[in-house]
Amino acid sequence: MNLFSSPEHILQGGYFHSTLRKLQEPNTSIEPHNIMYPVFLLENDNALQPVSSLPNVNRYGINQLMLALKDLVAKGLKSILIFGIVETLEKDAIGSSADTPENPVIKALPRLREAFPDLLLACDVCLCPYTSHGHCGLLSANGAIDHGASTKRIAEVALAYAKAGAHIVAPSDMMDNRIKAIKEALVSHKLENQVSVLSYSCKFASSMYGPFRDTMKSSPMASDRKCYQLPPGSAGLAARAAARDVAEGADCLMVKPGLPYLDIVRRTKDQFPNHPLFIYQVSGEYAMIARGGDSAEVQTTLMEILTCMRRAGADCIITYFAPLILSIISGKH
Ligand SMILES: NCc1[nH]cc(CCC(=O)O)c1CC(=O)O
Ligand SMILES: [Zn+2]
Ligand SMILES: [Zn+2]
Repeated sequence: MNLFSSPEHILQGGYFHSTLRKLQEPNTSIEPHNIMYPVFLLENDNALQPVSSLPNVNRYGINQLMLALKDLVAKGLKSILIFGIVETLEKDAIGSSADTPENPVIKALPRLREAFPDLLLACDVCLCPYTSHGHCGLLSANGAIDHGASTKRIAEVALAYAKAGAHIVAPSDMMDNRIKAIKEALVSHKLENQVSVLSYSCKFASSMYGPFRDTMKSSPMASDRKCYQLPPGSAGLAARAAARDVAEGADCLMVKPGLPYLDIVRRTKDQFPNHPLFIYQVSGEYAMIARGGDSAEVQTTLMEILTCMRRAGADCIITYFAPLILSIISGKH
């Protein structure tokens, strides 16, 4: 008996044809609704600044962003994640400029809602772009993070974005119990059925955020974020953080960064199969892949990575590659 010709051991017969192969890859397709595009919004309406550490990524004033989005929405873009950057508004200890009427995100939301009625608008909610000390929360007198005060402040900022027209508020600060505080703020203003909460539930203290912090000018002035972002080796804390955020009412969960954390994606999806799961392909990951330009090899590598993220359990991928992905997949549908 020759093992190599034994019928029950023939595997390749099931996928010799490309259509057969598709059937072997369930729930891994990359369609426009599986992609969310992060955008950097400046105060100056007409500004357009390339980000040197992130090829093909720009920081936009709202007028320039509207032009860029017009093109992308025509190509199928379904959702964006907005990050505000202040240059003339002052940074202070409590991040006051996060929710003043002059904040670029607050000013832009009504215009975006009107110009792109079908585009899903998510806002990153954090204090680090707006605090003088650069931390994601508020500091107490001894310099430690004050979670209670931070959570209260984060909920105020989330509510301001919700009132201005955000469909999704996405707190990335990692302060304890912020999801509950945000949900309560939405309920008390009767916005709970018009605004969804996407928690950066499993966010790790990664060294792959460097280009983003340069872009946002949001690095901490002293110390680091290891006391509130998760230790990269800890699957246990990630599971507890996701469970806590689900209990507090999070509508969607997130794992961040992406590629090195696919085990966390799979565990989180298995733990909460009924919550949409986002994965953030962060700036450092983008920079590593994008170095090859947009050659055919970069494109196939990128699509492979996205497929693997979907296989691991991600429903939506937040990625600076969104424009390239849309042009790759629009040729295929
Ligand atoms: N508020 C924190 C925040 N919001 C988005 C990113 C990273 C995104 C990226 O690297 O692309 C970070 C990480 C950090 O600075 O600690
Ligand atoms: Zn932050
Ligand atoms: Zn953030």
